[in-house]
Amino acid sequence: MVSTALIIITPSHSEANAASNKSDDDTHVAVEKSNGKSNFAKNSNGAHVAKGLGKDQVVGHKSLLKSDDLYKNTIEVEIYIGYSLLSTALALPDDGKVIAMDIHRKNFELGYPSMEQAGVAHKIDFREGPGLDTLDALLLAEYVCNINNVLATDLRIEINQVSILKRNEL
Ligand SMILES: C[S@@+](CC[C@H](N)C(=O)[O-])C[C@H]1O[C@@H](n2cnc3c(N)ncnc32)[C@H](O)[C@@H]1O
Repeated sequence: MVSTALIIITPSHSEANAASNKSDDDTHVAVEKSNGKSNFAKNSNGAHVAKGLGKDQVVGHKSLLKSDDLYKNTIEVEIYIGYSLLSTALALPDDGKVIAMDIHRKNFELGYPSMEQAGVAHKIDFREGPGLDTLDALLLAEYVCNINNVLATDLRIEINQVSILKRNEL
């Protein structure tokens, strides 16, 4: 199932912008027309972004993504109300997915209305249960833990995520 891993490192926003080599056009926000109430909009890559944020805030860790296609599938363990889950889901393209794992569904459900309001609920595939068991079921536990053991000692890394590709996407 796993073919490769891409680790998202989040430096300061200015460094992120420099690394991304993106122009203002890349972060242009097109206002979503759905209900007129959403606080979110889509940028030129189809990713949801909060309205009213400056360029640096809009790009966030997505600025390091060289290809949206490489980051369509991600996993996150320990969701709680989903602060970082929402951030990831917003950054993914519209057909992207986050497999979100938490031992307590009720925690995830506390934040779920925010995912719906942000228009990203369709990107989230929630799995209830102990993270390691869920990762094992996906044949990922050893793989993810080995990477995280290395990343946990790197002070430059604020968030690390493992992006996964399905076999049929190789
Ligand atoms: C500190 S919170 C996570 C915060 C979250 N990353 C955020 O950005 O808001 C910890 C969460 O981990 C969950 N948790 C604890 N042990 C777990 C396990 N073994 N597998 C999966 N989830 C677990 C708890 O239910 C709780 O919701």
